[in-house]
Amino acid sequence: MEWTRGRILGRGSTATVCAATYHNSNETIAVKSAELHRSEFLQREAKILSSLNSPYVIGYRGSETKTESNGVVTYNILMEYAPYGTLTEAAAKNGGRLEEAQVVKYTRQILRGLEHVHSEGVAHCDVKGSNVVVAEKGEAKIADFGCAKRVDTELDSPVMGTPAFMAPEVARGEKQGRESDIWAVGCTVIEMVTGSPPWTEGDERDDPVSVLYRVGYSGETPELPSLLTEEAKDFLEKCLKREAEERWTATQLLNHPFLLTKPDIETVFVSGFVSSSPTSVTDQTFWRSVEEEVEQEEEETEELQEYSRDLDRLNLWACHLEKIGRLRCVGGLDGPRWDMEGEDWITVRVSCEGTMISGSHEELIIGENVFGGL
Ligand SMILES: Nc1ncnc2c1ncn2[C@@H]1O[C@H](COP(=O)(O)OP(=O)(O)OP(=O)(O)O)[C@@H](O)[C@H]1O
Repeated sequence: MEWTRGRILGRGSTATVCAATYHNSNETIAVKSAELHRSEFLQREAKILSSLNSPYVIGYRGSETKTESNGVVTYNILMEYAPYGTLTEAAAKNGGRLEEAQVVKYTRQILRGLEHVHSEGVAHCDVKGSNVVVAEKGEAKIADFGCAKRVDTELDSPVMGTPAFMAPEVARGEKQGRESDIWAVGCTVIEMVTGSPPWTEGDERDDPVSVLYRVGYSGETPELPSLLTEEAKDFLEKCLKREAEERWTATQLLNHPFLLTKPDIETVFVSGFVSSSPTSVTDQTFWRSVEEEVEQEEEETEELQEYSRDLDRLNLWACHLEKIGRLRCVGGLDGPRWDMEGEDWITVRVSCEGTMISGSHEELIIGENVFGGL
């Protein structure tokens, strides 16, 4: 079906997500795009997303390649449009954290989504507030299956995800499966309740390697927010067991008193949080074209590469790389690229003696036994 691309909704390490409009129906959809030659992960994501069907997983509408007006060939995943942003944004707009009733409702919906994903033999591998979007009726839907894997056939593939949400076995580069998603649900609840993921207080906020080391080897579990009820704390303890096998499943957690005893609330959207759902995305006053975006990206990349030469941070990161061991690459950029967009850790893709790291401060792909040399 013909569609026209509209404004950018979000930009991640591997792709850009735009709103778009179907010509025939005028329906708004979301389109996740990457240049075709860099779309390996997006194509994997399309394959996995197309096999899922749950009210709590973002809806798949197809995928296709397209030649843009500037001649660039893109690979695109067409998805259901979620007009109310991510849970991380929802917390930020609500003064940094969500009310307990909202946390309960969203947690229930995330777990229903995961129950389905897990029953299909898939692990999401990057559950966090910024990968859960709020859809038309205010319901939470799991999105961004860019790190997802089939647990039966891909158990030994490199671990991926976001350090602050990684389970101990993932941080150690050992394995990543359904149980690791459950740990990440616990971290996401902490994020919704406090406004920040665990392990990100103090200096560690800027140091994903320290976070990985602490998660993987310290024997600690994340600090539970003191304001939580005993029921909520007990729920988190069931998610945050250091031994993967001891963690509860999504189905068991859905029957935990923390979620069972409270009715679903109507979503109350905080003023300014509800972005109006556009009827047409072709209003160019608000919607920037892809060409403009690509140009801007190229400019930013050049500027940032220039800037990075002046920074000693590359050396610092190289030290971390030595510490952390072998890190794998996706994306294949030719040199270092610093992305200063995020407010927290720095996105880095850097070549280091034949091994590369990609993704971001937030998202890493890690080879086996990352701390093996320590
Ligand atoms: N279906 C959707 N409807 C509305 N907005 C969306 C949708 N999917 C994604 N987004 C927005 O786009 C952002 C980036 O999407 P996504 O996380 O899938 O991309 P990514 O490249 O994998 O990002 P990252 O590297 O951060 O994981 C999201 O954080 C969200 O703000």
